[in-house]
Amino acid sequence: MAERISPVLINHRPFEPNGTIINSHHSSFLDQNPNVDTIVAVDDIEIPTVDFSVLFSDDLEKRSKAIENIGHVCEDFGFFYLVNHGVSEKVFESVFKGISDFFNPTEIEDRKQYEKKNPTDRIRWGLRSSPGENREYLKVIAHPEYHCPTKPAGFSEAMEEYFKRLRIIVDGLGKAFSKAMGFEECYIEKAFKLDSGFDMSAMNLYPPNFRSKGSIGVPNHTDPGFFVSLIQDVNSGLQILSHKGDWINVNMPPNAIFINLGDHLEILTNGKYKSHVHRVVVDNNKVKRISVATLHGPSLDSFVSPAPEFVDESHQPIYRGMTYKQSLEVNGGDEIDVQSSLEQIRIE
Ligand SMILES: O=C(O)CCC(=O)C(=O)O
Ligand SMILES: [Fe+2]
Repeated sequence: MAERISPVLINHRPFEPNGTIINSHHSSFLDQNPNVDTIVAVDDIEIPTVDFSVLFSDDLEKRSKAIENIGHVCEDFGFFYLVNHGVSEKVFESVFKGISDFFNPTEIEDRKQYEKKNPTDRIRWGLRSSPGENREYLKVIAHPEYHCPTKPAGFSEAMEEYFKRLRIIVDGLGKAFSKAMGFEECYIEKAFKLDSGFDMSAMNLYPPNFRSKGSIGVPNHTDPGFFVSLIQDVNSGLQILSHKGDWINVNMPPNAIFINLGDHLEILTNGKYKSHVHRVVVDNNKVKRISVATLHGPSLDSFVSPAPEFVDESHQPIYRGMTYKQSLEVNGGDEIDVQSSLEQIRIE
């Protein structure tokens, strides 16, 4: 196979923010869990890195190489680390501080006001401590209208700033992916009505404030939408299943954003750009980790089906069409507690 060398693909060794190489074969799990195959992941498969700024470089040759490469990355991997994305270190710091303050262990009673009340909730809090899931989370709708708890001080402002920056990335990746597919740059923007794209953000704390029950933070799943952007304060526990069936540890470079393509890009492209299964394992309560997973969706009223450009005699549609809102509800989920319905939408 020809080797692709490009300005947007930078290989790197996995490392923690302090720069040390880590081995996350979860030896403590190995000691304590006889069923090791279910949680062990590898570090030696490189996750590609994409430089956002090169996608919009004034140097046309560099730009078109970068576009071509992001197309390969989407097809061959379906996930990547995004760097030079324009979100400053200061924004990252305020986000993690705000979330850490929100999850103050002594104020759990206060957060219960955000427990599920009805399907149209725009803010929802939950605490899961069971063999199948161990995390505390706060979910908010971030776009087209922004919602967030007003306390603690500074939290809502920090998140609003971060989500504003993410919209620039949604717009930019929409354009870059469209061009990589060989279409006009507003192809995805139009297909998903991205101006009113529906963004739901899950802020997660692992393990929850009392001890976790077992090693599953979040069980295997894919996420609905165009793509998910994810940031974390420490490398520990997020794993993604590759095309080839390997579980890979997501060990991000500092201040990178992990991008994972969503179910609705898979539906639109009739399976060409795939959404990938991922999960979180918790290492026996040893590491406290905060993550922010933002699901960038089409607008709720967008009707998403395999586009004619991806369907022909030998590529019959493999998914049924429906609105984004309908697809979020297929599995009994609602607009804020979104669940993948890819398996139900798939045509047998
Ligand atoms: O916390 C993480 O790393 C991932 C969370 C996740 O996959 C989700 O909220 O959909
Ligand atoms: Fe997820």
